[in-house]
Amino acid sequence: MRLIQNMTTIAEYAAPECSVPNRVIKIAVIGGSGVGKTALVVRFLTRRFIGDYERNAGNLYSREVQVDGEQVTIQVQDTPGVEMTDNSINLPDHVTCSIQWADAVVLVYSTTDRRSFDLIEQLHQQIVRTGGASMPPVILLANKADLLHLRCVDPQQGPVLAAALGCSFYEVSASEDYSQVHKAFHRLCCQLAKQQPPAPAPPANSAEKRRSPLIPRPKSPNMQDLKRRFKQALSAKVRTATSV
Ligand SMILES: Nc1nc2c(ncn2[C@@H]2O[C@H](COP(=O)(O)OP(=O)(O)OP(=O)(O)O)[C@@H](O)[C@H]2O)c(=O)[nH]1
Repeated sequence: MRLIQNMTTIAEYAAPECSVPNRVIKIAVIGGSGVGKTALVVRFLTRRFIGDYERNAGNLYSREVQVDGEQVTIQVQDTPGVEMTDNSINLPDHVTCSIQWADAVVLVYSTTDRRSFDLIEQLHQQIVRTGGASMPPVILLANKADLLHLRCVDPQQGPVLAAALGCSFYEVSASEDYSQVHKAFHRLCCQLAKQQPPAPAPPANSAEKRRSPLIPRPKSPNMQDLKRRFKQALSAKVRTATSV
């Protein structure tokens, strides 16, 4: 629990409040239990791999990153592991809500867990059903590539499944290889940033805009103005005096 709290703090610290809102990219990470969802999210956002995590109840992480030269806020929703029972999946409400909320979905299985691989097709169907016409982009990650001796999903099976589902595929290791994890998430962020319109530009001078009343404030007279008015008044007085 302590670890999770610390990491949430890191995430909150990494996304301070800012007067000009960034563009926000929302990603949901979904997959079977123990496939390394939390490890991948934390690795991407903090570069660190921490071996032991609490069973995940669904933490939201947030961080500001540069995507194609633009500062964007990435929100990553880690979700509870999905279980398979009697060939059907038991999808927690949290997972369904996360799919609805997300701009993109990262599907994860572990190369050491055949059941987690078998889940992927059904999870993808669920995304298609939930997304409807606005189906979010999906990428497929095969995690724990470092555990070669425990592998039980063939290296070719991941790319074949990804091609059938129409999504990009990455074989990664949250524990051993930051660069591949970063590449997968970063490419997805770039794809989303291209699809979404940029955040509206702030007014040229927002403080001035806030101050400006409905009726324009009269300009304060400058010295030349005052002299001119003084001369006008003086000559009017002289005219009145000579005419009396
Ligand atoms: N060797 C190795 N272990 C990993 C890797 N990724 C995660 N693990 C380990 O796998 C275990 C489960 O990782 P988590 O990140 O908690 O997995 P999860 O999918 O979030 O788990 P749930 O929240 O229970 O569904 C932990 O002991 C991690 O240290 C990896 O790439 N390689």
